[in-house]
Amino acid sequence: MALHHSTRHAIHPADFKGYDTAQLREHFLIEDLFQKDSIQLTYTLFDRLIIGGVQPVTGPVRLDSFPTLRSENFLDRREIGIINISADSTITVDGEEIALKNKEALYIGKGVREVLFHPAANGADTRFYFNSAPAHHTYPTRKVQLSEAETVELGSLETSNARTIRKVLINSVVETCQLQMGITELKTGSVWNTMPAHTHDRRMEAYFYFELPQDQSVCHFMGEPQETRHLWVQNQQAIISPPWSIHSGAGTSNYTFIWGMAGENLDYNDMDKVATPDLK
Ligand SMILES: O=C[C@H](O)[C@@H](O)CC(=O)C(=O)O
Ligand SMILES: [Zn+2]
Repeated sequence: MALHHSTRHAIHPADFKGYDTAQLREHFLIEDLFQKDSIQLTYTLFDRLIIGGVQPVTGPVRLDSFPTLRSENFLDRREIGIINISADSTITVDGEEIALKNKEALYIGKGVREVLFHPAANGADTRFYFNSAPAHHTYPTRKVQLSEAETVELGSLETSNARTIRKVLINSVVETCQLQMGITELKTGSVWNTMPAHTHDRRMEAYFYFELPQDQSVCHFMGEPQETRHLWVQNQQAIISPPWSIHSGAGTSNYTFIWGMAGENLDYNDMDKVATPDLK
């Protein structure tokens, strides 16, 4: 079993201002989330969120602990939200097999000892994306289907931001300690996510871009609203967004992304919106 991990430190916005392209990418872009038969994860010091990808191919991949956690099992002091971004597959949680279709989510609470990710039965490409945050209470493990998500339609084709936001792991649907996760799908011809942009000083956020057609990219904007920078993001890459940063992107086509948050509250609507003409 292979688990590759790295740590990203929390960055002060005054430092961020001086970063060049390479530094921005080193600190905020996660390029390599999927490797055959392994877990690739990034431990960020922003709210200690773990951002990871799993690609089981020849057999099940186990969610093992790793030295940074200093815990026997990965979930001894954590909760995790997992979304299947590929073929229908299964995850075993302490011996119980749970089937997950494409875009279905699984919340697993603190204290579970063994999580196994299985390759799809028909040999199809299997990939899971996950976020994990520290937890101090055990909430039950629960699968959430897309139809159970709190769904809102936002934006319009005229402003190139017509999109469907599915709040999947949200406190009206499932109980969690810190985690919130959802899937936002851009309509054909729409390219802007999260515009008007916002910050939420009480929570950090991670964006994972996928379903981006070949040869297309997303230009992701981050930074304090009056001091923004951009990063070019490719399919199946993620961005770490500090609490002080906007997080908004424009694609060269439409695409889908998974957002995940951890921090001070579970109030999705706790956002400080920035009027678009005020961005700099
Ligand atoms: O804090 C919430 C997150 O940034 C996302 O839910 C926003 C989003 O999906 C969108 O507007 O496209
Ligand atoms: Zn946000």
